Amino acid sequence: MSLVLIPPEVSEPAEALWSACVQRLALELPAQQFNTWIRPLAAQVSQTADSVTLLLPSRFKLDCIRTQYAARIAAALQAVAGRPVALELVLASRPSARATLGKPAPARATPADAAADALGHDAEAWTMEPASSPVAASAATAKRVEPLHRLNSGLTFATLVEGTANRMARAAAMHVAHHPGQLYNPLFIYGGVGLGKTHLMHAIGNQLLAGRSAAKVLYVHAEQFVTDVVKSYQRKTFDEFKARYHSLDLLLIDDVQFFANKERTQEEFFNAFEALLAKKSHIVMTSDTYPKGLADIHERLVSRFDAGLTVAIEPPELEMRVAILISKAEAEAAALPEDVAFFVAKNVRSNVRELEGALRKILAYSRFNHKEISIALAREALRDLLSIQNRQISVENIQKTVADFYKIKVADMYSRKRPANIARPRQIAMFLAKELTQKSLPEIGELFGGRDHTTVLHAVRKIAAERQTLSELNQQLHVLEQTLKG
Ligand SMILES: Nc1ncnc2c1ncn2[C@@H]1O[C@H](COP(=O)(O)OP(=O)(O)OP(=O)(O)O)[C@@H](O)[C@H]1O
Repeated sequence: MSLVLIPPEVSEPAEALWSACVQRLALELPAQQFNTWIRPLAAQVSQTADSVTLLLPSRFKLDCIRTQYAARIAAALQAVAGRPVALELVLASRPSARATLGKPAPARATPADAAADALGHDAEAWTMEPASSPVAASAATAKRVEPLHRLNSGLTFATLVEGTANRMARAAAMHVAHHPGQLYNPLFIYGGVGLGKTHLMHAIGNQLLAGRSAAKVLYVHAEQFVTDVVKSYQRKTFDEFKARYHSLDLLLIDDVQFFANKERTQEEFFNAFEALLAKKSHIVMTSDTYPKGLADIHERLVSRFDAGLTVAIEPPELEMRVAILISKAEAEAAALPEDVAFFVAKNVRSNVRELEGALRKILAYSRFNHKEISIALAREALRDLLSIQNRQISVENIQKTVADFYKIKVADMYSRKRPANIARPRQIAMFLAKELTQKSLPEIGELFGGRDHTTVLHAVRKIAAERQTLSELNQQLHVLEQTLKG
């Protein structure tokens, strides 16, 4: 668990803010990245919970967090707080570093420092004011939130690139935005991390408001909904809660998988859901999985989630990734040659958020070096990222490592055999494939001899649960994870 330095007088919400942020990141990031970069972070949360300071032990770590994760952490903080939260990074070992903010920048020794200058930051202390920092520009502006409906006006259909991966979801979303309360109610959008689910939701809200400015629209992250339920419960203000949620014309609720195991929240959401549908208001939800794949959510809710239209957003295909890069570069008033866009798109395949990060690095690198953007420059700017990609763990590698460890044949990973000495290592390999790769459940099932995604889901849940209680299994998993991560 991360070290959270909370002064005694700091209020409970302040304390909860960072741990909720960490929990969110644990779900969003691959375990390897989370354990390496996020878990060890030491954070100080302001008393009013409107700013978070991360204390980094070295300049290297500060640079890495700033370039790779700061925008993401800021977004997670905002999502859990339901409002912008300032993020500051300081070198813990050099308390005076914070004082350098706002002063003339010292001479820079390394390209990282200079690139930091190009971005407008100090490498020793760095602040990301909510939606005001010039840094991580698209992430920061993308996260601006307006008070009532909490919509980000920058996330529209116009800024969402269309491709095969999101065509159906986009068409359904467009329909809802123009004819709310009619077809596809509720609209349930699911897909992996950073594929544009939140963007699409905001686009629906913005589009509806563009035509009907008086419409009551609310975008809310599921965790915020949970917080609202808890507050209403503590303060006995359920009437206010109901007045707020049940009167909406459009409720956009992000990441409903966070309702898992939260009984009271599920009950209140059920009530809100029924009330909104009864008055022909529209509900749009997102999740990391399709309704029946949701764990620990009541069947009566799951069946309602599935009662309108359920659409997936897939990872973007190559041409779509290229189009996204070019459109994001244009938004930054930068010209990205097509061959460079193809080079980046071929190498950054996981999700759009990572594509945005890669683009930001290239633009900063080009500005700092006063060089035209070329493939050579992109290769240089993305050196670290590309080497990580090359070391990425494959499902085949996992299957071989697990088979060797438990002394079974690799072919048994795909076979239909079911004796325990084979079935169990196979389940362990499925669990590791979900944990250590970006593959979806159906993709993993396919790689294990064409098994159904529910078989994979069952294995993942079973091994994750048993790991908590069986120390021998936990130890074996630990060894396997270390072997695979090299
Ligand atoms: N098709 C697209 N065109 C343009 N930008 C996109 C597209 N898809 C995603 N993005 C951008 O990628 C970033 C991540 O998208 P978003 O936050 O909507 O993902 P998400 O699916 O909600 O992820 P998470 O599950 O992590 O919340 C955002 O900045 C978004 O604007």
